[in-house]
Amino acid sequence: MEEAEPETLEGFLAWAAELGISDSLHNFQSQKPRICLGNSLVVSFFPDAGGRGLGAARDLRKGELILRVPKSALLTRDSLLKDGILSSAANGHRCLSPTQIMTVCLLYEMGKGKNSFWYPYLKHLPRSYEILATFSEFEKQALQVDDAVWTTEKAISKAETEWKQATLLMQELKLKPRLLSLRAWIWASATISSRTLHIPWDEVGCLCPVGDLFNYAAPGGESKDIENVENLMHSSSLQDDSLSSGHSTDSLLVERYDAQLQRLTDGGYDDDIGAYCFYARNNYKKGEQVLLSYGTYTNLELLEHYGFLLNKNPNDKVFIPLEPSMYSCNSWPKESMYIHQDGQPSFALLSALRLWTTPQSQRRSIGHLAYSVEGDSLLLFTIDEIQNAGNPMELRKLLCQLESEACAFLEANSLQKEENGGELVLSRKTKRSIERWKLAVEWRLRKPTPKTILFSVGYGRRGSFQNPALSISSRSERCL
Ligand SMILES: C[S@@+](CC[C@H](N)C(=O)[O-])C[C@H]1O[C@@H](n2cnc3c(N)ncnc32)[C@H](O)[C@@H]1O
Repeated sequence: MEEAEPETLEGFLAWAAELGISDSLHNFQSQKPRICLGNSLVVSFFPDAGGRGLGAARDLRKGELILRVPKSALLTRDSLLKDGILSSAANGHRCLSPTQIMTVCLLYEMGKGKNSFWYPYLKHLPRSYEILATFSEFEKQALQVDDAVWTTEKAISKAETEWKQATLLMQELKLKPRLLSLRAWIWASATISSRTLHIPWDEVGCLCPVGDLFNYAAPGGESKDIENVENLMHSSSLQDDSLSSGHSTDSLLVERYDAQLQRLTDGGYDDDIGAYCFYARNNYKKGEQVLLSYGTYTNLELLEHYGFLLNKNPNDKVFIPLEPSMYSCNSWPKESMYIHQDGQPSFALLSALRLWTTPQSQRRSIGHLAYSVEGDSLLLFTIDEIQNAGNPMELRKLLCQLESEACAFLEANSLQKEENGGELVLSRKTKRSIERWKLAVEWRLRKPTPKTILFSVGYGRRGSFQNPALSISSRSERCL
């Protein structure tokens, strides 16, 4: 039988099968399958939720093991540093962080082209990302909110600083000019930021062929999961005779409970199996997209690290600037004062506001954040139309309709020159910029509005009291 080219999806999946990556339930198969998927999962395209992703090849049950990726198939710092030239060069640059070293390793491996062992995997990585570090000045300003603009500035300057620090090492490794560029650096760090999975032995994580094709769904149904486990415990103790006799009952139940809880997490590296294991977090019907929770993120964090956001993100929150005296006169940490996705203030914010603001100063301190939702919706609608514009005339008409923000966009992309006359055709670069501008407008449109705070403060709404400590997200919890 002819071998599929590594450039094709089939070639990639065949290469993955050779490495022992499998979605089959059976550990031992008489023959290695031709491709690694087809039993539980298939690669499909989901235009509204992440593009390329993994769909259910059959009905899947919650908690079922659906994919195994052996340790030897994981791209880690260790595996890449097996290259002697790379490791001895890296040894001379111990001041670089583990993530910087991994970024250099990835670029070095890319430089090997077809000679890289990982070529079939590298070939199928996205060519570009839309994370905050790739935002232009205009796209950054389109976020409008100080906190978001500042986060973007920080992401951009971090990328630049880290790139400069690593340049000497990359020069020593004689990377080709295109791999030495800041653009290549941002591509490699975005690959690491958006695709690495947590492993216990390296803080940078690992790149996981096939396992990194799962798109994201926010965590949120955990309490239900716990409920399910409790139901399972309850029903087991009633039905399973082996559990109802003698002193071992409790420990057996606890073991079962732990195992079931473990499975309800999406996946993780399993030392006993020596593989990264992925489990279905829900029941899925054949054809449905199978999703993974990478961790708890606000929309701004998703944009920063993954380059996308969710229409409905139960973990979204927004930080608003408060009077400095408000921070100093109460003991709440700054990060506990925010607005939830549903528009409700956190407990800390509500308390601080109740204590330290009068109605007048409330309006002064947060009024400027009340953006026109209607205006932004219209802008978003027009950006969509611009993206779908069939011809230059239509495009010109649409652009002319837009107001000051669009003028700034035209200026930032040097499009205003075309205003009188010449063909108006959007370059690939401009199209990407429009995509990011849209993300920025979507972000500010979907963030919780501060109007609810005024309402809550004014009327002392019940039900706003929530435990802020529980909802502060932590980067260290990140899975993907
Ligand atoms: C680990 S990869 C998932 C596979 C990816 N779609 C691919 O084709 O390689 C993570 C990236 O997928 C995209 N993504 C994942 N979940 C998404 C979602 N719910 N909505 C939009 N994009 C998503 C983002 O670009 C993100 O950086």
